[in-house]
Amino acid sequence: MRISVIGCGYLGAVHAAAMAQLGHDVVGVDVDPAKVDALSHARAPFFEPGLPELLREAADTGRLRFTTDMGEIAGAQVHFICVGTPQKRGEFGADLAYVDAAFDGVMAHLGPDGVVVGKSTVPVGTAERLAQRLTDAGSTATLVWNPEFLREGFAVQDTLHPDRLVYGVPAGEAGERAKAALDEVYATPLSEGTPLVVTDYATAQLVKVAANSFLATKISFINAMAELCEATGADVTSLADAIGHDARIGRRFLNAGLGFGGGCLPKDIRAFMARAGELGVDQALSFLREVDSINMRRRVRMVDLAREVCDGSIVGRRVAVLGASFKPDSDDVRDSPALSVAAQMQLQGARVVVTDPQAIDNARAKWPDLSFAETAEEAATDADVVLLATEWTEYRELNPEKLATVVRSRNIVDGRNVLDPATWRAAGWTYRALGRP
Ligand SMILES: NC(=O)C1=CN([C@@H]2O[C@H](COP(=O)(O)OP(=O)(O)OC[C@H]3O[C@@H](n4cnc5c(N)ncnc54)[C@H](O)[C@@H]3O)[C@@H](O)[C@H]2O)C=CC1
Ligand SMILES: O=C(O)[C@H]1O[C@H](OP(=O)(O)OP(=O)(O)OC[C@H]2O[C@@H](n3ccc(=O)[nH]c3=O)[C@H](O)[C@@H]2O)[C@H](O)[C@@H](O)[C@@H]1O
Repeated sequence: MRISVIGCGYLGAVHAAAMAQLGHDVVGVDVDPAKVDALSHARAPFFEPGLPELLREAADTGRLRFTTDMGEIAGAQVHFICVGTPQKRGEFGADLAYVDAAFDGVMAHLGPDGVVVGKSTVPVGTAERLAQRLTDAGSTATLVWNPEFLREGFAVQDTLHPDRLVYGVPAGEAGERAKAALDEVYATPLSEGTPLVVTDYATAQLVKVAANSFLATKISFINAMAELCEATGADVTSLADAIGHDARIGRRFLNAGLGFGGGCLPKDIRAFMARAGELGVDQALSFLREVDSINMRRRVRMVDLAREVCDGSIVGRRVAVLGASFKPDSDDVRDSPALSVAAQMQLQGARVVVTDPQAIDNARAKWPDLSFAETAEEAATDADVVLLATEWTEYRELNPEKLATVVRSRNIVDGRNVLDPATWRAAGWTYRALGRP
């Protein structure tokens, strides 16, 4: 099937390559010429495990190409909209300017049997508005809402083998046609038994933000427990293990620490609250305000812990921050808790050096005033305190004896609860963590 993918960022680039891998003929369109140039040469424009291999395989089949020219989508039957929906500056709501621009571009080249597939995460009501635009223009093409649930770091696997597929379709014959087209697109995962939920537009859009709200709530729940653990001397990691054994609760997404960041969970819960307000049901989501506050408090707590181990002041102190990306196995620094902590400490007078295996370039572009080092040892040289902010495997496996030879003072704050306190203390370190004694 001929497919176009509009917007080739963390979602779209992986989606385009995966669709080619599934046997489709794909053109990816992006307004960023540098991204298109990289992708056209089968180079991933960002770090995502497995994507370079997927791009190369797809390039070899000749079924995948990228362009900045929207005109090249003409002739494709299915058009995926994968552009960004960032938080509006100074507001909670989502900025839909990119979705609208992409939709305009698709409409200009849409055939009568075309299917437009929304993948971006949008406020409920957006699909209905876009479908109305098709009707108003006299188009016989159909809109489907097909939210995406991939995780960065696992994006290739999640796209090729999703946990579930959700189609939000209009009622009647148009909806049946659109469903049939998507069934053809996803024939391989469907044949492997991927669960499929076919529903209306509103439900499909809500499924996406509900899922992210639930995940954010789970993280903030355990981080609220971490606050209780800090007040009582209890250990949040044991607590999470113990409650996680209950299958109704489950252990996944109960890792306490610096909390959630990235280009999705924070902005999605805020946009959801904003939309609930517009719909007159803001009380229904008032708990998400608390989820957000608990999350942001962890960043402040991390700075306070660093101050405590530095005898009450970080002014002029050398601080090593291990990690810049919002999570391991990604170079994405959007709303990164690690960089938020680094920037706060720098603003409060500390001399901060940040390191990361993949995200230094992105971090430097966003926070040019911070200093950066290539390795953990380099960042930790002469440090008064080392902060583990993103749990990359190489930081989990750091050797406390070796690191002790480069620091000025053996102080470590484990922002992700991934180090063994006994090992670090045995090597002479003062070990502090978020929610663990
Ligand atoms: N990153 C992720 O893990 C996931 C993201 N999502 C959602 O997918 C959407 C995209 O997110 P990301 O890929 O992370 O964003 P991104 O910022 O990495 O990518 C968006 C891309 O769209 C391009 N673009 C903007 N306007 C365009 C236009 N008019 N025509 C063509 N290209 C255009 C940008 O240049 C950029 O490359 C968001 O709504 C996000 O919430 C959903 C699931 C997972
Ligand atoms: O809508 C999206 O874009 C995506 O958002 C999240 O995926 P992602 O942002 O890639 O990363 P997660 O693995 O969910 O982690 C998000 C943040 O939560 C933090 N986290 C995660 C798990 C945990 O137990 N504790 C915790 O603090 C991570 O460090 C990270 O900062 C969802 O997991 C995806 O299903 C969804 O598609």
